[in-house]
Amino acid sequence: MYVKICGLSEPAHVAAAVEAGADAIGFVMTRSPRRVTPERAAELAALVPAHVLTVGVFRGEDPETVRAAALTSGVRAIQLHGRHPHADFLALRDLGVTLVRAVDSGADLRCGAYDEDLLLVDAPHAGSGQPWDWAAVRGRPSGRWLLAGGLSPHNVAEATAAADPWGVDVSSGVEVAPGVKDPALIEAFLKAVRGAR
Ligand SMILES: O=C(O)c1ccccc1NCC(=O)[C@H](O)[C@H](O)COP(=O)(O)O
Repeated sequence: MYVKICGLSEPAHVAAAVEAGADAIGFVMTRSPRRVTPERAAELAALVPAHVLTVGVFRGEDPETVRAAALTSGVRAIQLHGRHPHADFLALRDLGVTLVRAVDSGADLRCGAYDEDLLLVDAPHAGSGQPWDWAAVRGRPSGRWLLAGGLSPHNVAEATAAADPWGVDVSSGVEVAPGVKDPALIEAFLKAVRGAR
């Protein structure tokens, strides 16, 4: 099971996620309590070994703004929330990074439909920590897709059993306050996922 830990802003928390075995680490570069500047994301990304994917998270920005932030930060993946048009994904293709389309369950759930590499199926309000009806998407997404939205060390096994995703993504569920990660919760989340299958 592929695991992405999102919304990291401190070197110690990046180290904790890498140590715990995360496959991908997200830096939020849009309006959020977890927001980091592209320059800060570059500092954090420099701490991440090559086998862990660094992901820049955006919502609603135009492709040129996303491009500039991705180049400054050096992230190896771009995650677009907010029903970006297909053209936005095509406009970023030449960067050669992994493209992630983040949607709620009402969207087109075919991974690749917008020329993205990964699909992330999230709650209606990204980063809110609100659980939703994960079972409702079981069998609907195709291809490589991550389940997100209200996951935590306590419920991720239940969620993966319900939705049968290729991977999972968490932010609030490994925090002690909005934007403040807890290394022990990050470790507990990875343990809960790896033990879930
Ligand atoms: O995390 C945010 O604040 C955020 C803001 C705007 C767009 C996306 C955001 N997060 C994206 C993520 O990948 C989260 O990990 C995902 O939505 C799950 O969040 P949570 O329910 O808090 O685990």
